[in-house]
Amino acid sequence: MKKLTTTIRRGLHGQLHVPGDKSISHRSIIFGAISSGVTEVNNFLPSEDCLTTIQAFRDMGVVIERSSDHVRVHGTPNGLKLPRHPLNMGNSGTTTRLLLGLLSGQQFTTELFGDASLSRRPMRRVTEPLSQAGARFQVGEKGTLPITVFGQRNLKTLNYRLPVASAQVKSALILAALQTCGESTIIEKLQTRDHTERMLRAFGGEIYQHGRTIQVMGKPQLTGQNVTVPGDMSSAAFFLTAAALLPGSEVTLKNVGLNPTRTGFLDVLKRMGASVDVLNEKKQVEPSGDLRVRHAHLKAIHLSQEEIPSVIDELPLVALLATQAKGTTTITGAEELRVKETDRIAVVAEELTKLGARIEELPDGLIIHGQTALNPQMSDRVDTHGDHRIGMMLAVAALLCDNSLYLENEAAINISYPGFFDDLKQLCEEGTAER
Ligand SMILES: O=C(O)C1=C[C@@H](OP(=O)(O)O)[C@@H](O)[C@H](O)C1
Ligand SMILES: C=C(OP(=O)(O)O)C(=O)O
Repeated sequence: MKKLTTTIRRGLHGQLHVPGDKSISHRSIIFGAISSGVTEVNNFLPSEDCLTTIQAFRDMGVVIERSSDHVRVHGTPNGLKLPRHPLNMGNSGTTTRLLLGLLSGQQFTTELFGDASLSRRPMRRVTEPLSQAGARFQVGEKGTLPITVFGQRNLKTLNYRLPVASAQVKSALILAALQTCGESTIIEKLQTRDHTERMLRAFGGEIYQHGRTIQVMGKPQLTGQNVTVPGDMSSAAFFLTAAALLPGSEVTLKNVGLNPTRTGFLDVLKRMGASVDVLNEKKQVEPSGDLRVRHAHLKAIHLSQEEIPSVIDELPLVALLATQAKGTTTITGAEELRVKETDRIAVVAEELTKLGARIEELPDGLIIHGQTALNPQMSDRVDTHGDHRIGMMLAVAALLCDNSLYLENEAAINISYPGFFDDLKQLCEEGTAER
C-alpha cells in the first residue's frame, strides 16, 4: 500500500521528460525482429508490458540486447523459432493481439497465456478475421487466453471491415497480411492510432491509406532502422491533468509524441478551457514536441464516439478533470473501456465516488457532475484494481485532497510507468520549493 501525496498548496512546477511511448516501443521490437539487419531503439520504455514483448521475442530466438532504455534487436527475417515453452503475455493486450497476427503466419505451433486480467480480455476480435485468412487457433469457449496458434505458411490475403475501433486488431491484421502473397484490404470502423502503419513504412513496407481503407502489400523486404521513441502522450496526460487542476501550476513536458491519432486529450483539455501550448514541434515519422500547461478554470464538455479512439487511454483522466469542471460532462461511445485491464467505466466510477465525486455509469460511458470537492469519504483507501492507469489517475486525484489517502495494489503502475511516483514527486517538490 502506498501513501499518496495530498495537500499540494502551490501546484506543480518544472520540466520533465516522460518515458518513451508504450505502443511505439512494442512495435519497435516487433519490426526489428522481422526485418533484416539491426534495429537500434532509443528511449525505449522499459516497463513491464514492453519487457513482456522483448521476452517473447527472445523466447522465439531473436537476439535482443538492452541497457536501460537503449535496445538493439538483431532481426531474423527468415522466420522466428519455435519457443521451448508457452509464451507469457503477462498483462499486455498489445503484445498478445499483435503476436496473434504475427504468429498466425509462422511455421510452428505455440501457446500464449497471460495473467488473470489479460485472461478475461476478448481475443476473438483478432482470431476471427485471421481465421478467414486461413489461420488456425484453439481458443476457449469464452474467446480468451490461453490460445494455441497453429502457424500456417500459406495464409490468404485479408479483406476485412473491422467491427470495433481497435489499433490492436488492425495491427494484428497488418502483421498477418505482411506474410501473405498479394494485397490485403482492412477497413477501420474509426481512425485509430497508426503507429504500425508509420513504422512499417519506415522499415521499407508498402502500406496505403485512403480514408478508413488501408491497403497492405505482402512479403515486403524490411530493413532494420534506428528508432527514437518519443515520450508517451498517455503518460504525459497524468501531469497535464495535475497541472491543469492545481492552482499555481506551470509544467513543461519535453518531447512528447504528437501523432495526430493520439492527441485527442490535448483537444479535450483545450475544449475544457485548459491552457496548453505546443512548443518546439518536430515533424518526423512520429512527430513530437514540448507541452506547456498551466492551471485554468475548466468547463464541462461532451465527448462522443468519433473522438474516443484518440483519447481512449486518457478517459479516466477526463473523468477526473470533469469532477472539477463547471457543469456536467458526458462521455459516450466508449464501451471499449469495459474490456481494458479492468472495466474502466465501473472502476473509475467506483474509485472516484469513494472520494465524493458524483458520477453515473452508462453502458458506454460516464456522466460526471462537476465542481465537487474531492476527499476520502468512508475510508482512506483507494485501489488500482491491478490497473496501471487507474492507479496513476487516483494519485493525481489525491493531490486535490486534504486528508491522507492510501493506494492499494500500487505495483500495477509498473505496467506502463515504473518511475511515475518519482517524477510526480519531482514536479510537486518544485512546486513547494521557495519560488
Ligand atoms: O495498439 C496499441 O498499442 C494500443 C491500442 C489501444 O487498444 P485497442 O486497440 O484495444 O483500442 C490502447 O488502448 C492500448 O493501450 C494500446
Ligand atoms: C489498454 C492498455 O494496454 P494493453 O491493451 O496493451 O494491455 C493501456 O495501456 O491502457
